[in-house]
Amino acid sequence: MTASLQLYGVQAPGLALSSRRLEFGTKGLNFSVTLTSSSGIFRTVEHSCRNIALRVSCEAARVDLLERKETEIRNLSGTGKELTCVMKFGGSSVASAERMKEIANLILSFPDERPVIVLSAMGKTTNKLLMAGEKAVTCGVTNVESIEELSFIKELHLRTAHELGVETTVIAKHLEGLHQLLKGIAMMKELTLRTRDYLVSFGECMSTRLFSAYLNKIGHKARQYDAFEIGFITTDDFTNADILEATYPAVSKTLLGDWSKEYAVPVVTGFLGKGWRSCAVTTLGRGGSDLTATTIGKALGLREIQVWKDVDGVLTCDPNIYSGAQAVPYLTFDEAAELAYFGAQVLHPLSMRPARDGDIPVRVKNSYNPSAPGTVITRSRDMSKAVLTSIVLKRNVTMLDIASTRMLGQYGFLAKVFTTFEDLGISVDVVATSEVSISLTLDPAKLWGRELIQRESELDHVVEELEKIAVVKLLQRRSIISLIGNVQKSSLILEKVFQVLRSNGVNVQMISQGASKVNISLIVNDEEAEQCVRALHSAFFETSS
Ligand SMILES: Nc1ncnc2c1ncn2[C@@H]1O[C@H](COP(=O)(O)OP(=O)(O)O)[C@@H](O)[C@H]1O
Ligand SMILES: N[C@@H](CC(=O)OP(=O)(O)O)C(=O)O
Repeated sequence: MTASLQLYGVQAPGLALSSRRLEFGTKGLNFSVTLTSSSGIFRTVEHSCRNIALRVSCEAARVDLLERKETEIRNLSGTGKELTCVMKFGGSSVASAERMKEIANLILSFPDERPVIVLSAMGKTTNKLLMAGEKAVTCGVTNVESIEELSFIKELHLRTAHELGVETTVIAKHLEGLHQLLKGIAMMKELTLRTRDYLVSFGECMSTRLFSAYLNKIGHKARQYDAFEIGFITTDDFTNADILEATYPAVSKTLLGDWSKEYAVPVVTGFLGKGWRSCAVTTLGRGGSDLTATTIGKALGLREIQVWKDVDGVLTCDPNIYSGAQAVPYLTFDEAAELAYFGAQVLHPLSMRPARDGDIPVRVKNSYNPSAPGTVITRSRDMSKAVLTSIVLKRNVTMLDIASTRMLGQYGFLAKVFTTFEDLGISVDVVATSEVSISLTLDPAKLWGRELIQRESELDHVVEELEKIAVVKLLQRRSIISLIGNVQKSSLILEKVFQVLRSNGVNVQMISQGASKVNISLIVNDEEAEQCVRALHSAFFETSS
């Protein structure tokens, strides 16, 4: 029997990987891999599993991280040609050829910047791809041609190529691949999460190819990268994967390595990664290109991360709820993270993590209005005058009231409640407790990721489990209103909040001030929530007192 061992190519400079022993045993493939550096054997990794490639690369990458900081970055700095920032453009910023041309001009209008460009899929392409996939499940192989969304995507990308004046060959293979994939889905009559991620990856793969080709056409040398080919290594949680540590050295090595050979603007697909076990394409959750951008910023130790949107920055509330929302000039990473986690669509919930770790400022700007100052997000800011910064709404939340059936003074109740959630893999958002009762909300993103039927039976199961130790009330269609601001001034904030809510006849069902010191959360009924946000906005941002 012959076996081959494929080692994933993100080894550290000066480190070599070699396979020592390779045999099939009762547990699968047994082998040992040795990492050697110029100073001798660094580590021997013994394994007995089916897919080791990425695990080994992680070991190597960790070493790489330490070495890279002193070597590669030092080699490039001082040349006056180092990459300076990340510029991420979302779907609305690259929705058409015209928009892409404007973005190219915008990039060129910053001659002192040498950016890494991160792009999302054009316009609403991701949604259209998902819809096409859903239709393919039931339409039959012979009808795939007539899926409206497939025609739309083909037409949009071909027209964009024509209007940009670039060869359609840059996306022809992807359009054909997309067509074949939809036929495959139609044949199998199923769309797994893994296939869903592969399906949506066509959006970013095509937008970056078109844009990079256009930059080259206008004489600005660019090079396209698929994130899953340059070391964006993630968990295998399809549709909601998380970036693994090994990503940083791997991405840095590829991008800085190529840049040092040729100064071509890197144009990287946002949103995508590669599962460390499956080696399949993964996605980072909707809006995940923001996370791609901050990951690159940290990996390369860049000066600034810019995320270009279709609004003037992070606003005082969702402009779809209240059009009078204003741009917030400064935020801390903690405020921005809380705001994103509690539902402000403007930033991906996890995107602040790499920026905070690398202490790299994030600037949120409007690609439709580049002269607007935008929002600058940094580690700290002057909070002396800050009261409320932004109001965020998360709708359709499930709330549980759990009251212990035991007497006061019983210990271990809270532990039992949280063990139940841990066992069921459900994450909790907002919590308020007394000694014998607890109210909490469940993270809708985690539940929304699952099919409706699975979600409902999961909730039934949660209640069933908790009823073994408590009386449980399941309350649905609730909203979390998060008040992001200076919680040192919580009495002032709450005084005003309750005045406003009382005069609007709204009863708050739960309140929580987390340890983060930047967020107070209120739970109200879904149908009252938008009215509350508008009234609070008016009280905090539109009156002088
Ligand atoms: N607090 C907020 N500040 C700014 N935008 C918000 C806020 N809450 C919701 N949004 C919405 O987020 C949108 C921008 O996010 P998104 O569509 O993901 O941008 P992009 O696709 O450009 O990355 C805005 O158009 C706005 O409608
Ligand atoms: N295209 C993906 C990823 C993304 O980040 O998009 P946007 O930057 O347009 O939010 C999505 O729609 O989720």
